[in-house]
Amino acid sequence: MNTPRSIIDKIWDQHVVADLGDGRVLLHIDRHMLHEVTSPQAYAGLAAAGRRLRRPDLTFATADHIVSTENGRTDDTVPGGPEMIRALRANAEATGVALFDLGDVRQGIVHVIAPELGIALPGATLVCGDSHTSTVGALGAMAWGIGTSEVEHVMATQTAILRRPPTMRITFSGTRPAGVSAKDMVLKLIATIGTAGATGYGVEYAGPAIRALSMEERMTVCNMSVELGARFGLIAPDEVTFAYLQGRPFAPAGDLWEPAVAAWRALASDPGARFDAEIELDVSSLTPQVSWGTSPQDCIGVGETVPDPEREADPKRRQAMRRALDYIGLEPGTPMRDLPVDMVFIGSCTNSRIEDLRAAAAVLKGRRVAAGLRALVVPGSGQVRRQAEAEGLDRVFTAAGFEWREPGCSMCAGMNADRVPPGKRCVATSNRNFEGRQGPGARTHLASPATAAAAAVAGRIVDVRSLEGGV
Ligand SMILES: CC(C)[C@H](C(=O)O)[C@@H](O)C(=O)O
Ligand code: SF4
Repeated sequence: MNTPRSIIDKIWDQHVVADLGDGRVLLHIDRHMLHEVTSPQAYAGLAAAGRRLRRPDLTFATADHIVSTENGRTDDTVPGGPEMIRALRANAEATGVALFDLGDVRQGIVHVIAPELGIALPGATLVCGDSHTSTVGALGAMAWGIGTSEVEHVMATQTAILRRPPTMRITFSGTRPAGVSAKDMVLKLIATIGTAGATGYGVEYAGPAIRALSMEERMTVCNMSVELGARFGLIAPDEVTFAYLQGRPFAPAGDLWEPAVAAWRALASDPGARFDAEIELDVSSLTPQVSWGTSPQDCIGVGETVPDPEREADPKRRQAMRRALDYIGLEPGTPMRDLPVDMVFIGSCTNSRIEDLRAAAAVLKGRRVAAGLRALVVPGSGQVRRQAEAEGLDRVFTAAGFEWREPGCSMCAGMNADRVPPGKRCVATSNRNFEGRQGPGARTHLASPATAAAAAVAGRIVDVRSLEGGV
């Protein structure tokens, strides 16, 4: 009898091109995504070495990070922005790479469009010069972020050099309570095991609470794998995955569909498959989460109070907590609930898909954003935007006082004109709350779309489940 294998073992074994003999292997890369920030240098390196892009048919590009999200936008954004956008355009054109450019409904955040277009597939290896590439692991792909020199390597060879990562299975057990989202699940996980909790591991998310998630919700979980230090995080494909993929532009079609599904079904970890580490988290009593500090692990239930560094035993952690509280402008013991906020940002590769927008709109329907608060909603792609408009969600947002914007990374990383001013407090649905992440001096509180929408209405952090009139 064959040794039981995990989904990670299976995908790995199917992609090894050569054993480099020093613990590293050459892996075939099935899909390569490019964006405007990390591709220009790689293209320049490729040209300088006199090499050509080996597989334009497996390479796809979009502009997302520095693009303006203004309605009626042009290439003009921040200084340096237009040059990067034009470089991407020229490079894609010269190498025959499909580009989803500004003005194309398929443009959007790279990790949102890869699944949406059916570019990311179960069992595939997918890389991008971007840390949140792990997002598309939700489809059962092995997907990870690479550096610019690796981007050049993949361009030239369609392979990547990798050491086989140890594997970890993270099992979410129990049933998620109503009003608690996938974002709350992953924030709780990071708060529990820490940002180094899965360092270097290839992670499989499993268990009934994962199986119960929609495709979009699975992407939210896998997106934050990198905030656990993981190399990648994936979820075995199932009927939810297949239903999501069927009919997508780049997904297998016609006679290829059934054999593809049969191959994808076989990817699931065999019973008894061995993982190097196992973690279990019960979600039965999970509450909406919100971050209080400057690391994604600094998360607590919305009904809890800011922790006290002086009660922390580890001196390094104590110091980090003190610094975080100083930056974020909070005192130990302060309840998170009722903390006044200046801005709300709904968007990013973590939470800008159609279901995220639906969840936020459900809270906002018939309500208004608090006076003086600025609120942005930025769909992850042109297709998400179009779908939301077809459902009338844009009107719910604008009637509530939200700005309805064009797709891009927007206020997630302060790399374009959308920024949180110094000292201002923002509830954001993104994935990082580092110092200066949303702009110099910006104070970020990570949360789910529903929690962010509730904060916009209340002008303060609230438990969305306690909003007057219900959701
Ligand atoms: C610009 C890019 C390299 C960066 C990343 O890799 O993560 C960005 O997407 C981010 O989220 O900080
Ligand atoms: S939305 Fe944010 S986290 Fe995602 S790719 Fe863009 S900048 Fe990075």
